[in-house]
Amino acid sequence: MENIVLIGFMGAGKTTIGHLLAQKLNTKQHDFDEILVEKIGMSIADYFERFGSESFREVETNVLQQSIQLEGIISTGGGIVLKEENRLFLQENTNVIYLKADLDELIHRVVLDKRNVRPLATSKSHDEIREVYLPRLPLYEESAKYVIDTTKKQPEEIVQEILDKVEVM
Ligand SMILES: Nc1ncnc2c1ncn2[C@@H]1O[C@H](COP(=O)(O)OP(=O)(O)OP(=O)(O)O)[C@@H](O)[C@H]1O
Ligand SMILES: O=C(O)C1=C[C@@H](O)[C@@H](O)[C@H](O)C1
Ligand SMILES: [Mg+2]
Repeated sequence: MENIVLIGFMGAGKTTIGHLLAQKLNTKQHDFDEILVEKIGMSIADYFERFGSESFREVETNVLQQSIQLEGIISTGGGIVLKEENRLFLQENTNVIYLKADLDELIHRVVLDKRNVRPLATSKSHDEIREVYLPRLPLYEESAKYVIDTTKKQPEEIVQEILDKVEVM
């Protein structure tokens, strides 16, 4: 099976959909944020605070480059498309899926999600989050092979759309 790589903004469902998709396809999910937390030995929020976002992006690029050895479903972090070298890497990967959603819904999902502290979204105003979101839109688009609008869709429906789009066998 070819890998499926999920990209998109915070709250797009990369972790949630990746988990369901891996179950459905009887394969493994690799979540970059989880791999990163293990690698840096602290929470992402703590790392941002102590070492800054630039340093975080370097570790993230490292994880992306090593992911070539992984098999299954890859759930990236929301900022993976910020670096050009990452976008080029993603474009070479055939099954990159951009999970898209309206900003209001993304914010709503992130606000409700108390399990994750996202330094670029938690405790920020809507305007501040919009400033992070808008410049990223073209970057997600250019990095993906397929785009799926997840607004007002249930996770199971999104998984089915992905399976319809991607040749997994
Ligand atoms: N289609 C959906 N409809 C409603 N809620 C959803 C949907 N997809 C995900 N959620 C919820 O939104 C929250 C964020 O989802 P998730 O952690 O999967 O996003 P993510 O894309 O992995 O974000 P991040 O970039 O921060 O890792 C979770 O509480 C999840 O249950
Ligand atoms: O969108 C982002 O820049 C981020 C998203 C999360 O997945 C984490 O990777 C981190 O909180 C940064
Ligand atoms: Mg995630």
